[in-house]
Amino acid sequence: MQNLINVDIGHLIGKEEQAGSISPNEYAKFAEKYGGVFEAVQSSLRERKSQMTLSLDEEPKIPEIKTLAEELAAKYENILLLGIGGSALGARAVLQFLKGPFFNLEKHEQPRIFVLDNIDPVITGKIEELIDISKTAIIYTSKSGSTPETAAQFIYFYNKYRSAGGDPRDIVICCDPGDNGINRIARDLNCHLLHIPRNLGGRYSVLSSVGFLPAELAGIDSYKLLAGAQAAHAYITGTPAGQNALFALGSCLHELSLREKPIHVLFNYSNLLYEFGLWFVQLWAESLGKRLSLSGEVVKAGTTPLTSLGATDQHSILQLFKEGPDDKVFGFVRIENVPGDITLPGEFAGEKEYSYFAGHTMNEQLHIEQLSTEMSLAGAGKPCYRISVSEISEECLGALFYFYEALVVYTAALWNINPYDQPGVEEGKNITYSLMGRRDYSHRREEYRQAVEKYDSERKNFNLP
Ligand SMILES: O=P(O)(O)OC[C@H]1O[C@](O)(CO)[C@@H](O)[C@@H]1O
Repeated sequence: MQNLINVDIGHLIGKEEQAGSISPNEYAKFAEKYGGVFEAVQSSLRERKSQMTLSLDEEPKIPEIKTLAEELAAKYENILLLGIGGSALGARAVLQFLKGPFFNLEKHEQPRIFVLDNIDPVITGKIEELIDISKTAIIYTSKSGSTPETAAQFIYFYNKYRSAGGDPRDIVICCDPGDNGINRIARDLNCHLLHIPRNLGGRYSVLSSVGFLPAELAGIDSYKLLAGAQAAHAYITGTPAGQNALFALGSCLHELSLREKPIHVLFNYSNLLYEFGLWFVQLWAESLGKRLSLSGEVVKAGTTPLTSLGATDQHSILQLFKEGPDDKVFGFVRIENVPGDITLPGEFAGEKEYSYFAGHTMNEQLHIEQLSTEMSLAGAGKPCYRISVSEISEECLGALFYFYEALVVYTAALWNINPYDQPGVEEGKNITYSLMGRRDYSHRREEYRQAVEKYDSERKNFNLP
């Protein structure tokens, strides 16, 4: 694990007793305070009782996924991945970290991959203009099979694909096993059906066929992604609390959340980590934002995740981070070694604003800027931690995914909440189903229609010219 990622929590701890920060003395007592909960989490991970560990059993499915990816890549120019939330964000993070943002513009053997995770008609139309649907394989990923945005995308593109003479047997459906609409459609179409383990929640599913198939289609090795997660698992479950990065970071973050630090910022210092930041936001928010504890008390748990991109956001939101409310914890993520680092040439030697760059590399500058920002925030009393990813590799990313999933699971245990459900998003879905006319929600349509009427009547509108 040390070789894949390094976790530094030194600057989450204040130098002395101070409201809003953790003193060294308090930190020394964490083993006594949180050790029991941590060890319980360690055993549930070790014994594979925690649902996130279901990913570790996904290895036997990889050969089938590799074969499918090869077949589709040989036959199709494009892949259209339809999914939302956990059914898209992990794949986006994998593709961005390992292939970069310009993958579709580069020349390579693999098909171009378009991830459509919204029902924006303008973007949908643009994608349609860009691809020839008859040369496009559709992957429909939805754990539940009932998410309305993805279902709408699927019926739209299925209709286009079929009209263009596409072979339904080449469609891939990736979902929960079960006797429901999506499984029936998959069977009727006789298309490729990949099942996600029933108890592996969507936002924990990147290390399953949900992430593996898009990865393989882009030439990324799923075995290596999983190997990184397995290494993180071995480290997390096999290292005693006192030396365990997960224990140190999770305990500090929890303690700080109780001390008026309700916001957790993940400041990623690489464009390659941009999508990882979005994946983190969903994982953290849906897993930890809970009204009720496991024993039914109202706890309103959770801290608000934000993601930022360094160095870019040093020139936008950093001013607020530094001088605005003292309500945040900052996690910096950076990549230690990048291939093809760029050395800056010497130009304009007479000009002080330009001459100092000569001989420095871009990654060196990025690291110096990351350090400067971290030090500037820590110096102003803001708690900071740093994750250093050793390189751009499948193993490192797999370890990073698994580490953050385990961090969430440990944090949930400290709050005594369920990290695997998301009751807060259900009401909005129910209203959508009713208003859109889904037949099993028709009994509530009138109730919701009246509620909408009342809600709209309370608006105070101002028209601008
Ligand atoms: O994979 P599904 O079932 O389509 O769900 C997509 C997303 O919707 C949610 O259920 C709720 O927003 C997420 O938890 C999930 O990742």
